[in-house]
Amino acid sequence: MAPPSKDDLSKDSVTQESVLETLRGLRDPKTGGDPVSQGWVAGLSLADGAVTVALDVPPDLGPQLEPLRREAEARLSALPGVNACTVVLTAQRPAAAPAGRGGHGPNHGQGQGHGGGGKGTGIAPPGVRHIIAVASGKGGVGKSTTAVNLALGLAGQGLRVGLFDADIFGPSIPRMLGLAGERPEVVKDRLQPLRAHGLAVMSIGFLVEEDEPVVWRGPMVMGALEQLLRDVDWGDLDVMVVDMPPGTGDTQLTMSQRVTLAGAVIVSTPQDIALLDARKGLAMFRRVNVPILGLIENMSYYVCPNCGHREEVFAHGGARRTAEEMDCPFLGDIPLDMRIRVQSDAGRPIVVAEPDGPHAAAYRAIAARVAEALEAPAAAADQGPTIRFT
Ligand SMILES: Nc1ncnc2c1ncn2[C@@H]1O[C@H](COP(=O)(O)OP(=O)(O)OP(=O)(O)O)[C@@H](O)[C@H]1O
Repeated sequence: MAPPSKDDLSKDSVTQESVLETLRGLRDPKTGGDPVSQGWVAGLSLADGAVTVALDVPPDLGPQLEPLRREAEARLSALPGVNACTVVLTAQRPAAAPAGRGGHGPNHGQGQGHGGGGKGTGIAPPGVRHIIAVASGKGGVGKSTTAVNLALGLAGQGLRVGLFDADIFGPSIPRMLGLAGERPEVVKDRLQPLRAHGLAVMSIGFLVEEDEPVVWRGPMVMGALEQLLRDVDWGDLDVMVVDMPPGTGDTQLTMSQRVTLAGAVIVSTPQDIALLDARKGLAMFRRVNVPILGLIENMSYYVCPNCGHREEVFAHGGARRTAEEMDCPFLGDIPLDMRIRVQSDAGRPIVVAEPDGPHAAAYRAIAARVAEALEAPAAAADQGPTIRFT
């Protein structure tokens, strides 16, 4: 672990050493050892008084160590200079087999541990009716841009919408919503989501410095994501849109299994290679019985801002064809347009920046299809073949 930085050493700020010292004062009830000497400290981040610690513990000890985790949080929270503290327990657990999805019922009022992803391990903030994942087979296809504008489109329908940035390796939601550098408030030990354009928003980006490379190991990722879902005061939401990390790795799979997803939206560009990855993403969600709400083609075509000429840069229409071949709904296409990027970079997503423009209309139409699918899941959502994942 890196030595404490100069900033760490300033008088009122918490330091790595004071965090480690506090952890050394705790005892594992089984061995009597402390978390530091047992080599459990897998990650430690300090940012503006927000302390995040990941303890990588032996899988069989996980449940017994919950009191130690809570004690660690309590003691660290009491250190001078700490205004928010999250301690996560992670362990290289075997992935839970998904329980059968008896339909796509809303989460409302069911709290944690209800069916769906992994028996007894499903996580759902209690007041959230539907959780949907926005995913892509590969990075850079515009997944986060789509997640933000889709969330805003859903909010435009009068729904209460949350946006959860689960893209822990490259959280871009804070910047896209003009919230970069903001920190969540802690009220009664619970992190309060930030608010932007009517959305409740949470991202790991609010807890670490923007330019700080976050080196997460697999099990840490799940611990952090689970904790952000559990410890954030999401309140009552009709829909939570989750911006997933790109790809089809363990994180996506585990997230699909542990969080009761009402469905997944897959974003792809029209190139063959991206579509191939989109197919893999789609297959992964089907394997864990998450309904596919549909495919979106992003950067579908280019319209010259000067002459209005439409250019099919990447063989437009590939996602629609793929959707047909894979027997899932096609939700719509969004062109490649500089204004989408420029507005997004400026923290004003296009749905908000140009609400009367064609792109906002396209995102709203996609949002309407998604909302419809959520309300009539049996008719609209993809059931997919039932394949057990072992
Ligand atoms: N339709 C579009 N037209 C123009 N630029 C776009 C469009 N969609 C996304 N972009 C831009 O492309 C870049 C990548 O988008 P974004 O961050 O949403 O992708 P991503 O798939 O979430 O990437 P990653 O998962 O790798 O972080 C951003 O600069 C974004 O503004």
